[in-house]
Amino acid sequence: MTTSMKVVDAARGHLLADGVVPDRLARRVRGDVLQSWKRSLMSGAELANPTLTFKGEHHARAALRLAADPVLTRLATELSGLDAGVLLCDHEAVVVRRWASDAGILPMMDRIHSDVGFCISEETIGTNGVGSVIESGQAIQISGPEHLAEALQGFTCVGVPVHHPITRRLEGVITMNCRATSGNPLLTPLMTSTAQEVESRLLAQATTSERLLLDEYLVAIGSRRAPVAAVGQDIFIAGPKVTDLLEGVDRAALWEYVRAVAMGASDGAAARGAGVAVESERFRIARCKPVERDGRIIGAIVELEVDRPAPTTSRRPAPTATPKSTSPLPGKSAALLSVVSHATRLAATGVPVLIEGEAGVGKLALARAVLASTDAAPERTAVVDAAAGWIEDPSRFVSLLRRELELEPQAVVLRHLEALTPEAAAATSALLESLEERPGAPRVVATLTTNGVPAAGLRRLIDTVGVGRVTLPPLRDRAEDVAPTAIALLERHRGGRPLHFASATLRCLMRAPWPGNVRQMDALVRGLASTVIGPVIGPDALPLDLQGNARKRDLSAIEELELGAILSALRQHNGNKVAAAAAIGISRSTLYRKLQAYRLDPDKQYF
Ligand SMILES: Nc1ncnc2c1ncn2[C@@H]1O[C@H](COP(=O)(O)OP(=O)(O)OP(=O)(O)O)[C@@H](O)[C@H]1O
Repeated sequence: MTTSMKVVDAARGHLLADGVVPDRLARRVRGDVLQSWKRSLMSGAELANPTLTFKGEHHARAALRLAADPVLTRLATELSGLDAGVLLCDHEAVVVRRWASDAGILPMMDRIHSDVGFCISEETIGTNGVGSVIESGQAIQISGPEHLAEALQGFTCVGVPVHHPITRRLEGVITMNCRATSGNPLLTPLMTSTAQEVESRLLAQATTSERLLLDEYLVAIGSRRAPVAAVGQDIFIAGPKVTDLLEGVDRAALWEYVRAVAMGASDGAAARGAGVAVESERFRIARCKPVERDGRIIGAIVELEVDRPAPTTSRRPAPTATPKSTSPLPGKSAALLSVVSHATRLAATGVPVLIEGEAGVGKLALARAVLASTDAAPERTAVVDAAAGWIEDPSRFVSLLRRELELEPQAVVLRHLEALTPEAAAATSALLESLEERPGAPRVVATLTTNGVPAAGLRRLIDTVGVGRVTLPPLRDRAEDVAPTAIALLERHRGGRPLHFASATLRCLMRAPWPGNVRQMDALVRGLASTVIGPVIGPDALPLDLQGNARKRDLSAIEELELGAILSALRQHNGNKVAAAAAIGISRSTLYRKLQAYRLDPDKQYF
């Protein structure tokens, strides 16, 4: 590491440990990096154990892909052999396409899930060559310890923004990733000219209407002193101040308004009469000059009258120190965060809480997390399970519960209410109701598995324990939570050895339906942790039904069985093909032939 990078590393260490960088060090860290560090910490980026969030695979505007693909394919070819990868990301930091084939860089990028569909925002993983470009609006080169997250230290990332040449809207970010030691100031101009080439292609792709509107806009800003914008059906052209002024105004509503005025409603009041209102106390639309093509209105030049000075702040609101909402369970989907916060709020009020959901979805895990947010100590929390195999007589559940209550727990979790008979449910309900009068009564959280229809006899009990009710949605409805949950489970089962999922594996997991929810995933991950040799779990290690697109053709039921047997024998014999073939009674050459017939590479590990 060079001396200057050692200084940056020391500054980073101070920041992470004490929250501040001493002046003597701060002076030697680039201003854009320091600002990004500050933003990252304020946004609550996960730096210790960051996980990129999978957002899906089709995020970029088609025009950007069309313009960028040939340029970046050529760049990637030119970089081939230099251990560098190129990413095209959309305006929200989601990777749209990746060009990385060199054996040196590819596993490094896979390791941090720098791959298609993953979001590399500053908020997720701190200072980096994608998110920091979006936040600052400028090209940036981040090298080694300038990244806050440990996981990114091995990289130099050079990111440049791509703006639409007509609207000046941020279309996306192009980033080159290489080894930290390969950083070089000359890379930034190289990437800037790459972005310019993409922007030129975007301009060439622009429609005649867009160009016409741009021409009118350029004339308007040259001849008028008032703030102006060009507004069309799918296009909005304005400078940064006007863009700030109109922030929050729905663009579709603005177009409707402009169209109503341009088509004859003589002023804003008439347009409002037509049911469209976009003006605010900050501005009103003073003039609206239609722009026509072949007799058809394609847009308008809008002149604004500003009542109050437009804010002079930067494009984005200043970050606040408010921590983002987090969940004690892995995952950040809106559905999960909302259930967790609702259940936590209910528990804080002291009312009994009923958690419903499919089998294995994590109701008990949520119950424990919710209780952990109260003053109930885990060692003074009783869990009584109506479906426990040893409670052969459901009425025994009530006596067990009574016995637990005599020990004066701080909280009690009643699991699997659906397993109670109507009699046992009625007795449980009476017991819980008698508690309500008692001072120091324990908090009550219950779980109800809703795969089947609950017995009618449960109604009263559900009303008793369900003063507060939440439903934990199945994993298939929370695709965003799949990767974080799988990673958390792997952390639990990997027994301290280095082991992680390849991005392609996480994508397969995301596509799976998970009928058995987290429990099914838990069993799968435990199995993978004990069978996969080497540090990476590739998609081929997954059961066939989860491999998704990794397998090229659909197999018949018999083929599925046969291939399943071969893979399981390979797993049992640590990949030894002779032993695996012997175990299933075929020759080694037959095993090779069969693997090839299933389009699997016999020389790769499939276990
Ligand atoms: N958020 C989570 N993180 C890690 N593991 C989890 C999580 N949620 C559930 N699990 C694991 O998944 C399995 C099922 O979880 P849990 O028992 O909480 O589900 P449940 O909804 O109560 O299931 P059921 O209704 O079938 O009893 C357990 O092995 C648990 O350890």
